[in-house]
Amino acid sequence: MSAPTVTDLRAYVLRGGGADYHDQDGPHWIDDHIATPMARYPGYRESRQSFGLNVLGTLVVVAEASDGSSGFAVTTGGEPAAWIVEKHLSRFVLGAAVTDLSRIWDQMYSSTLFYGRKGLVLNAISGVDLALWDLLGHVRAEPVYAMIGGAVRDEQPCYATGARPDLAVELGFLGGKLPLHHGPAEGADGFTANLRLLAEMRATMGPDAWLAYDCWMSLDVDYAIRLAHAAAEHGLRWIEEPVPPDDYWGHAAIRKALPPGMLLATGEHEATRWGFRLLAEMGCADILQPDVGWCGGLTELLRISTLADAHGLLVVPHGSSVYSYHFAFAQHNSPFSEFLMMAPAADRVVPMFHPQLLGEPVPEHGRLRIGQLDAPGFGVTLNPDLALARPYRRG
Ligand SMILES: C[C@H](O)[C@H](O)[C@@H](O)[C@@H](O)C(=O)O
Ligand SMILES: [Mg+2]
Repeated sequence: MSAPTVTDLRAYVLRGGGADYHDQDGPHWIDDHIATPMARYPGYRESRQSFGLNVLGTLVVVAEASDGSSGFAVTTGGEPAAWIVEKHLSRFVLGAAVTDLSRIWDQMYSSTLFYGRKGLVLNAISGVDLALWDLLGHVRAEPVYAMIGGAVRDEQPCYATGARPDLAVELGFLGGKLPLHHGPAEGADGFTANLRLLAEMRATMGPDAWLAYDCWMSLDVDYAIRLAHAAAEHGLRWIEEPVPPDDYWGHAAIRKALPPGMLLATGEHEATRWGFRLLAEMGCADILQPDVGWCGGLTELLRISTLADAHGLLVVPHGSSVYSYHFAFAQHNSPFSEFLMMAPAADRVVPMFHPQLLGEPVPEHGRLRIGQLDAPGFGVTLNPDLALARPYRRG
């Protein structure tokens, strides 16, 4: 029986929140003096938007099939990613069978090697790949998790990323991951302030809840090791992305020097099985955190996960809401998920990609249930009230 073919592929852009979760208006914990590699320049220390963290916006990819089905996906990438999808990638998708995910992925990746491999090009490839998985789910009337092998558990516990791990625990989450606020350029005072916040949180959360520090590529090896050792008394479960993603050697050195029981998590800015192979083989991490909207999509995330499993590593995808949840429920080595607290004060649960997706499930009492994913594809629809723009057309 021949599968329907892809008849249309369109790329749109959008501003404000959603998949580009850094693009938030007004005061928001996610943009509040967070340690970054740019913080060595005082003028770019207060806000990540000041150095352009929200410059890209959201990419929306819509795919249609000859049987009338349609699918879509959102990720970060904005206009430059939309250009790549329309002008370059669409040729490998149009006319292909909706089942041809591996060949399409290989053609998208291989044809962009001369300017791609990581970053924006992989965001664009991820967007197309996720839209095609959604399309296939609609053609087959099956949720994505079922198409990739089915759920290995009925409930998925979540931890919360945000400024208030203490409130996250009250809401039922495993615990919380704090953004680090001060990097090496802020000296001893910053170091002390980082530890003070951890101590305050631990005091209100009790001894057992998870507490992690997300360093967002901001540290150097020496600072990271000193921070980890000083944080051990506050029960820091893991230290995340302590140095820039290209510094595989730094990650490995930090991991080797961590206090007993503390883990190193990283990978949200890494892409493809080859990038994750380096992290795995060089001993850079205990927890790999690919973002399915950035690492190459679900097709590539499944390969990354198999590789990680063979190295005894957990794969806990970064953010990305439903695109991550369908994957995590189907993987033994993804036993918990991240939930980004997108309320400005991180004090309540709101859908991670609001306002872009309708029907987006959220954890209840800190847990997702498999029944929340029981709808075709990724189980969400694109909010029809969005101001979508299509800046480029293929051809
Ligand atoms: C500051 C935040 O922790 C990051 O921006 C966060 O969104 C990301 O790094 C994460 O791990 O969720
Ligand atoms: Mg992170």
